[in-house]
Amino acid sequence: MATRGLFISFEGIDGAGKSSHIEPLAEAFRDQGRTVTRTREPGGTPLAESLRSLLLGEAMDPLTEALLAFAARRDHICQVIAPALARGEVVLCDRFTDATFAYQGAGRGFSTETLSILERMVQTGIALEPDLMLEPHLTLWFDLPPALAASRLESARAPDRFEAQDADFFARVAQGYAERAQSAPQRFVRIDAAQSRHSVWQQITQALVRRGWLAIMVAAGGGPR
Ligand SMILES: Nc1ncnc2c1ncn2[C@@H]1O[C@H](COP(=O)(O)OP(=O)(O)OP(=O)(O)O)[C@@H](O)[C@H]1O
Ligand SMILES: Cc1cn([C@H]2C[C@H](O)[C@@H](COP(=O)(O)O)O2)c(=O)[nH]c1=O
Repeated sequence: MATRGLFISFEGIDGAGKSSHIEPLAEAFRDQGRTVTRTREPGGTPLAESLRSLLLGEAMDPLTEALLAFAARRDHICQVIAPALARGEVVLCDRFTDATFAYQGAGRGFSTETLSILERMVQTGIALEPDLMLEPHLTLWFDLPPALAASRLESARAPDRFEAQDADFFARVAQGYAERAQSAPQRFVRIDAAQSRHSVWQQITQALVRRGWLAIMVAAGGGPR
């Protein structure tokens, strides 16, 4: 089994089931002797967590949203993600740049050309390969109809500024994810998140087993309880 750093992001609309599967996957990697850094965006460092509070709590225009998301990401990459990958760890990240394209791009209607420029600026010039743009090796895209995601979230918690958006917003965000997945089919794996927790877990572990990143026995057991 490979021991190089492995960067896996979890993406999808709010309520798609990402967070429920990150710790079980972290456990599966730990069971195989890997060190795991579990983190999230926006967030993952003290500075980026402060920016998260602003993003999720304060009204602002789409350019400000995009700049704050990328500023938080730069700090997160420099302080947490790149060092962990350089140490050979597995980094499991709840959202990354695809979320900016889906929420600020497709959801808010902000220019994807500008987002692409920011993406390149923020994700290059760091760590082991400074000329290359840092990207996840794999993105698990939890694809779920917005109405089902909303019904799952209804009883879960009070909505933040994004979760409080209307159905049209989430339809655009979902479409944004679909387009992003289509543009990078080698990186994205679509998870049918409308299925049971057991089925979702099977889909995730099978994707990792196929790449040789998890042993087959892990796919048979475990998962969220
Ligand atoms: N496969 C599933 N079937 C039914 N309910 C699920 C499933 N997966 C997760 N849930 C439930 O749906 C709710 C949302 O799940 P979770 O918090 O994991 O989503 P999320 O994608 O991380 O959301 P957010 O992005 O808003 O943080 C939770 O109450 C969780 O228990
Ligand atoms: C990274 C990122 C996130 N968002 C939005 C998406 C979610 O609504 C929240 C994060 O909340 P979660 O419970 O941790 O999923 O932030 C965004 O709009 N742009 C981004 O780049």
